[in-house]
Amino acid sequence: MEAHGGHDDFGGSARWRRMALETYVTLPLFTLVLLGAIWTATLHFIDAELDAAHNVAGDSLVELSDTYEAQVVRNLQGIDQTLKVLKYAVEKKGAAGALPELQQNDLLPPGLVFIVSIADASGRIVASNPATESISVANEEYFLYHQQRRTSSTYIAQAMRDQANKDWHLHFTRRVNTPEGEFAGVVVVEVDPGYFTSGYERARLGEKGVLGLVGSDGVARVLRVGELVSWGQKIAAMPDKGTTVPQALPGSWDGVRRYTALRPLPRYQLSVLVGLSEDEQMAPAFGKRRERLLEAGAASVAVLLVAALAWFWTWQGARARRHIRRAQETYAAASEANMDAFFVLRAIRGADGAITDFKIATANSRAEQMSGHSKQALQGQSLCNWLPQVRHNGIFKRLVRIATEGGVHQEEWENTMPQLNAGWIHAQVVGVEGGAVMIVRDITERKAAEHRIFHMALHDALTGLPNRSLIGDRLQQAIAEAQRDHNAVHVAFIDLDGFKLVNDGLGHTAGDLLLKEVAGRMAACLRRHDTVGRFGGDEFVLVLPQQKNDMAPTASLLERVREAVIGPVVLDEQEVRVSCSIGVAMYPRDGEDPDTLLMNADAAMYRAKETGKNNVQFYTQEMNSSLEEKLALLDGLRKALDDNQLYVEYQPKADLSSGLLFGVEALVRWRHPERGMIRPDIFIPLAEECGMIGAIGDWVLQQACHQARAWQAAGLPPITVSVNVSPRQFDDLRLVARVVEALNASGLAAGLLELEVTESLIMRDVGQAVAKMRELEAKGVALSIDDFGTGYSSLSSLKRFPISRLKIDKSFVRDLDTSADDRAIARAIISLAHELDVRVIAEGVETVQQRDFLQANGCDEMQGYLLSRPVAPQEIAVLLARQREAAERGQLLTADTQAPIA
Ligand SMILES: Nc1nc2c(ncn2[C@@H]2O[C@@H]3COP(=O)(O)O[C@H]4[C@@H](O)[C@H](n5cnc6c(=O)[nH]c(N)nc65)O[C@@H]4COP(=O)(O)O[C@H]3[C@H]2O)c(=O)[nH]1
Repeated sequence: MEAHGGHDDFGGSARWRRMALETYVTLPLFTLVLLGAIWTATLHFIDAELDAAHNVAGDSLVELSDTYEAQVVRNLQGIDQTLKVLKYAVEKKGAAGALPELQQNDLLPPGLVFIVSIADASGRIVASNPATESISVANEEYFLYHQQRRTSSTYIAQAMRDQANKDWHLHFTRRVNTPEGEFAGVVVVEVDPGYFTSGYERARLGEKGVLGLVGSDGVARVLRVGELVSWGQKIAAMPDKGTTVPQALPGSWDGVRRYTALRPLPRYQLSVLVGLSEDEQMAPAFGKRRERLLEAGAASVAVLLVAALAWFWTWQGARARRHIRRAQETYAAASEANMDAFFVLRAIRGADGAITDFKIATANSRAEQMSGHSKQALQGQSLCNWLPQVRHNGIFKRLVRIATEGGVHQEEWENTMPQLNAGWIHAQVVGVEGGAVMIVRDITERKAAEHRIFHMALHDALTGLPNRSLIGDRLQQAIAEAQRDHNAVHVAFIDLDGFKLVNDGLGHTAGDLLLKEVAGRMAACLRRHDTVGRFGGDEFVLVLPQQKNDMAPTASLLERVREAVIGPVVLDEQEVRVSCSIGVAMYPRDGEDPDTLLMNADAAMYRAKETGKNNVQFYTQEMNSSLEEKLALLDGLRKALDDNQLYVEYQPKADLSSGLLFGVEALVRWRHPERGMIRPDIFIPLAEECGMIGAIGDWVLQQACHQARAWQAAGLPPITVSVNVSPRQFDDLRLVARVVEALNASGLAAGLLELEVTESLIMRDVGQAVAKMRELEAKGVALSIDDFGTGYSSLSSLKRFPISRLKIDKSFVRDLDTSADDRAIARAIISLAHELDVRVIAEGVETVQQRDFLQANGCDEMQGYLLSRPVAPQEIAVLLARQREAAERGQLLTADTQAPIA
């Protein structure tokens, strides 16, 4: 178990390892790593490029700031210089003389750009260049600044305009003092704010770059963005004044993010502002970044696509491999558990590529059992070394063909290779790459079962002899051979005589034993090429192929058969004898096909029966005509009742001790309009066969009852009348009712009616027979057993029958004079009857000797030609009348004296 568990763990980890190695698992991981690398590199490059762009922007900013600062400082210095000169001149020459003096000395800046003006202490502009309207600037911010402060520095006011100059200007002002140092006014240089941004280089600053001056109060003195020059804005978030490190200003006045440098110019309370739009500066970098992102994106998509395709492909492959592996595992497990032996064979090829042998690659447990070798021993084993027979019995050839051409081949064979432990083998060979798989099943049991079933289908279960179907085949075969070789086939149809008596009397088990014994005896008489089969019931058929159509050998063979059958058989400690009636038909004389031959042999057998049984008859055409005759008789019998062709004769029965007639037996007669008299033992079995016996029997019963009553009515002494009851009549459920009806209809006393049933009839089913007989007994009707001694009644069953009489069969009476056996039987029956306390009557008594013997041995009654043949009722009346008269005379009319009447 542990080893098993360990194997499982091993199997589990191996599975995981295998999983990990599967491309469809590693491929996504690899793809992720690749994507990570692509994006890390891309972002890194973007970062570096953005950094570089930042730096370039920073450098540009510094450079621009430097340039602009120098330019502004230069401009401011110029303006400051002008202010200083102006201030000096005003303080020296006074406000009115200063400008002309300076103009004269060309010390004034160009009037197109700069407006120079001088305000006196009251704030009135007293001189200006170019000359302007004299206005008061007393309330202007710069004027108030200088008026209130004794500073000599230059003040730069915010951009403004006044009445004199309608355009916006930046005002640069200085205080003018009196010689005593009191406030004497202000000198002003006005300049267009745009003057300070004229150095705006579009190429370097772009459309959104900014250049400007910002006062220490945070208010822009001038700003230029592209073409737009403006001023007065409050710069919300001032950058760190001490640094020129470029940074994008968040939320500058116009919302544009810029790298901004603010350089303070302490002397002028101004800062130089230079700004580079982040968008513009970074545009190439951003563009590059977009490009790089697009490239990385495209590369990622490409990688993903390729990876997805590759993954799908490998996944499909893995799935297929997994399926194959599972199938292999399942196959291995199934083959292991299978009842079939598996051999996976790898082809071994010679130099020319032809298969020279097979090597066993795998085998399962069943293969171990079947071969007696372990799997390890089998594996690697050469097939032809192990089973050299395969080279000669065709198996190797077939294996090579299947291994080469593929496909599946199945076959079954009776195994002759001792290396394989199986009687019969079913092999399925499947061609596979590089060899073949051989699945071997031991079908010995199935074959045996098939054989049994096959045998059962064609043989009789009881005797083991061929059955009807196989007899037909054998006969057909024999006919075909005889036809080919111009030979003959004789078919003998055998029916046992008296078998029914044994079967009915001693029971079916005894009957079966008898059949087996007889079958064995018949078979023992036959030659090797003859066939004996059981045709059904007690019928057997012999198929006897003959060299020529000579009856003699067949006749002597059948004679041996007849004699073998007739030998005594001991059943249930009782010795019984049966004979057989044999009919023979010959091919080609009597028929050319099995059916005709069998039918004709059957007809011949019937003839054997008719001619006293226990003999052999060869078929003649006349036999079939008797069959036709039988059919014609049957037809006539149907009309016989209606056309009054039937009548009843009565045979007297006499008491042996008194010689007095005490009863009669009613015997039916048929006078056929064309054929004349027909014997009852011919037409009664026919009536039995076709079911007419019911109507005929009923009619006889009614006739007999009426007749008996008629004799009585005629004043004759009452006698019993006995009526024969055949098996079919006895089985009729309404038998008792019919008897009662007949009695009632005739008015005959039940005690005067006797029914004769045969021994074999009541022995068929003793229980049922006893019940029926008791019913009849209850109605007062007497019963006697007819033909006693021909059956095999046991004493115990006889005791149960409510009978009043046993009738010794005439076959025992006939030979009483000559046969000691029959005498012994007659004696035995008489003593048996007396033991049972019933009367015994002998029938068929024809001679005085017979009568004397019977009388001497205690037989009670007799019937037979010695007394009288069956006669018309009138003759019985005469007899009875005679007997009555004799009695009246005090004489005894004995059997001797009254016979022969008929
Ligand atoms: N050799 C010889 N024969 C003698 C002598 N005495 C009488 N017989 C014959 O023996 C037969 C006795 O009748 P069974 O054994 O019942 O045998 C009867 C009986 O089995 C049957 N049978 C006749 N009539 C009827 C009937 O009405 N109903 C039924 N079910 N069967 C009947 O037909 C059988 C033959 O009847 P039968 O030909 O009338 O033949 C009668 C009778 O004529 C004799 O001394 N010597």
